[in-house]
Amino acid sequence: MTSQTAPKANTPSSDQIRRAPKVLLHDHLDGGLRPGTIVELARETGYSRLPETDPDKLGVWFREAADSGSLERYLETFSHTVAVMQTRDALVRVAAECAVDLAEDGVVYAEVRYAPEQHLEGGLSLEEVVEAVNEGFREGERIARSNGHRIRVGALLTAMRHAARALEIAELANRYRDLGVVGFDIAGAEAGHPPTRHLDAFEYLKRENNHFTIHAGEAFGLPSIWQALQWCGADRLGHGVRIIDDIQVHADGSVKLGRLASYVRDKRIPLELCPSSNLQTGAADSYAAHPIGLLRRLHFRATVNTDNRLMSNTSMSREFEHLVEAFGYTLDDMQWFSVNAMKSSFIPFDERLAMINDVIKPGYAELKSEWLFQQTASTSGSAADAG
Ligand SMILES: O=c1[nH]cnc2c1ncn2[C@@H]1O[C@H](CO)[C@@H](O)[C@H]1O
Ligand SMILES: [Zn+2]
Repeated sequence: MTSQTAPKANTPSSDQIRRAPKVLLHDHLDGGLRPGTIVELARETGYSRLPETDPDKLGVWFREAADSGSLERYLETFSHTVAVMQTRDALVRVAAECAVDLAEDGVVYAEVRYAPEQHLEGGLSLEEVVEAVNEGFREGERIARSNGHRIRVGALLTAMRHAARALEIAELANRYRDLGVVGFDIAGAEAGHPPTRHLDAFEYLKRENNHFTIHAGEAFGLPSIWQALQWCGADRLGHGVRIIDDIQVHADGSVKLGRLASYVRDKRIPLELCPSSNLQTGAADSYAAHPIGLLRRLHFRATVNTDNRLMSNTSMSREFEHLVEAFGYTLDDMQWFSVNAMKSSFIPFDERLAMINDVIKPGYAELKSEWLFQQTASTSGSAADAG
């Protein structure tokens, strides 16, 4: 009898990538609006400073303006999305559309972040902002379900690192935990705004046994990652891509990890990697050169994320398409990233496990079986005689 090992699942098609159950941990609500929605909300709310009023042109404008090589300039584009997200109705709509769009892209679990302090200009309170966004997510989940897609969305509340409201936002996140908010984050320009400035917020959340991630190691390197982990106690790293600066790859292919990189890998610290966003802000030169290839090979707890779907003209499926093309990833790799992300989410352990065992693994098994049956169909005859 010939010994046959199971064939390795081949390169997934675009359709399989889209249908594969995906988990998203790093996506900004104000970085994912549909261009058409921005145009309509601007008209409704009297915002007249949009650079384009044709949705297609506006979409291109965001991508090109964000394509600057600098995080600071990239962040300037958010003034337009934040400007149209100042009313309850606008927040409900944007959050609902976010959940629907992610679900249609095959995302089964997402943690979506935004900074409540940036949505107060129309007179809403912080609580009203959180409640509007939560309502939108629930509505989006319902619409998705009626369209045959299942998604669960949790909110992360972000504090802006240049401002001084982190403790207040951390308290808000704590008040709304179990009510749709699953954790906390800080974002904004990284250089010159070290996470230790917000130590009071992180210490508070630790005392409350709550969860947080910190944007670190995106525009600034190892000191930022080190502070986020060893001073602030972050559960995850937003980006964290510069951990690569602490990894030496020698000419013979051997690899040496510095103390910080070892710590990140040993402790299974999740890296919320966002390839397209990193290309735009200058943290990597191409998909093929993106550190995610090496980090995955070295078994860091790497995850794949969109960051800002509007500014990067991307989706979870597109991020995976780029990675499949650059690194030859298979459905097994996609499953590995998705399980990693689910394990790293901020919902309770038993719920994470249920998502992995009841949704993610069966979803990939189904896709892999499609591939297997296609193989059998195309080689039928010879296979039947093999035993
Ligand atoms: O990649 C990023 N790095 C740092 N900050 C970011 C990034 N993307 C978005 N924001 C910032 O987070 C705020 C809340 O969602 C956005 O308004 C933007 O200023
Ligand atoms: Zn981000």
